[in-house]
Amino acid sequence: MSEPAKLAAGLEPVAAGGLVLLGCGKMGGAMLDGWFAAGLPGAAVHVVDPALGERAAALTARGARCGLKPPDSAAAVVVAVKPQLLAEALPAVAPLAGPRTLFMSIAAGAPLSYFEARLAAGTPIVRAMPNTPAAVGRGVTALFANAPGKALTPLAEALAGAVGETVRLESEAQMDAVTAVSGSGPAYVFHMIEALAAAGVAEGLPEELAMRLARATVTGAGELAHGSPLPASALREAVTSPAGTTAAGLSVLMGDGALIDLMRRTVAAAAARSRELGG
Ligand SMILES: NC(=O)C1=CN([C@@H]2O[C@H](COP(=O)(O)OP(=O)(O)OC[C@H]3O[C@@H](n4cnc5c(N)ncnc54)[C@H](O)[C@@H]3O)[C@@H](O)[C@H]2O)C=CC1
Ligand SMILES: O=C(O)[C@@H]1CCC=N1
Repeated sequence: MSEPAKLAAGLEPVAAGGLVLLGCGKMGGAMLDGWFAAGLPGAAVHVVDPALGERAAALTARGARCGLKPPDSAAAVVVAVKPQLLAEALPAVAPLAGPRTLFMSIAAGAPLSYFEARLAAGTPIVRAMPNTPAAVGRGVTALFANAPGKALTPLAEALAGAVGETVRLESEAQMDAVTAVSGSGPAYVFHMIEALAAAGVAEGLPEELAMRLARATVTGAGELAHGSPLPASALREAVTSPAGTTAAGLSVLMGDGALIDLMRRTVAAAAARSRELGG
């Protein structure tokens, strides 16, 4: 048996007081894996999700509890259901609300006021926007707390920090743009892989080879950007020989701000949808 991981700093309150996860799908499940990897004991966790499927057995084997009725108290409740299902799902955990229980919601669009209207007065609430690279510990999560939640922001940061970087926002209004950039952003990058591979096929490469090259290129470039102190523009320039092939390619991608304009419209559409989801 391998040694259990040492509990990461900042997670002591949830290790001692318990954590309830409402919704254990792609994002909630990725965060839960991060908390376990950060040493959170299974016995500290209760998962509320009516469709856990095979995951239930693995959670139970870890000592976590699963069931639609959460315990009477918890140090933190993490809300990770689809925004459209909040009205149906939140009542199950609402009785846990109060000044000593952190509510952290990752639901896109749903404003702090939505939770304040439905949870006990004085409940510390942190709105957070993570992204799926959390599944490999390389997410980035932006956080903004209501007034009672300010004091518990370090606990929210410890929970989000178990799966990657964290940033504190200056205002809740920034959350729509954040959702559009980093929340949805991984999908844009995955589509870049698809588009680069399709372009390789159009130039005569077999599909499998084109996809392998595109995937390795995007992930390798991401890794280089992650590890390098240089700005992205300098990394781009390092690939670009004067009058070479990259310059020819970039004259299309950057010509008349082509990609900048496309990305501007992409992020604007996602931010508008985030505002719409917030009602
Ligand atoms: N997938 C992503 O890239 C990101 C998602 N989010 C947010 O995370 C939330 C969850 O998204 P995903 O994990 O992608 O969705 P998902 O569909 O993979 O997971 C949602 C989970 O909620 C469960 N669920 C449904 N009804 C429930 C109920 N009444 N009580 C408890 N659990 C219930 C479902 O069974 C499912 O396991 C959404 O609000 C989304 O806006 C935020 C950032 C990134
Ligand atoms: O597509 C969505 O609505 C969620 C929020 C950010 C990423 N996925």
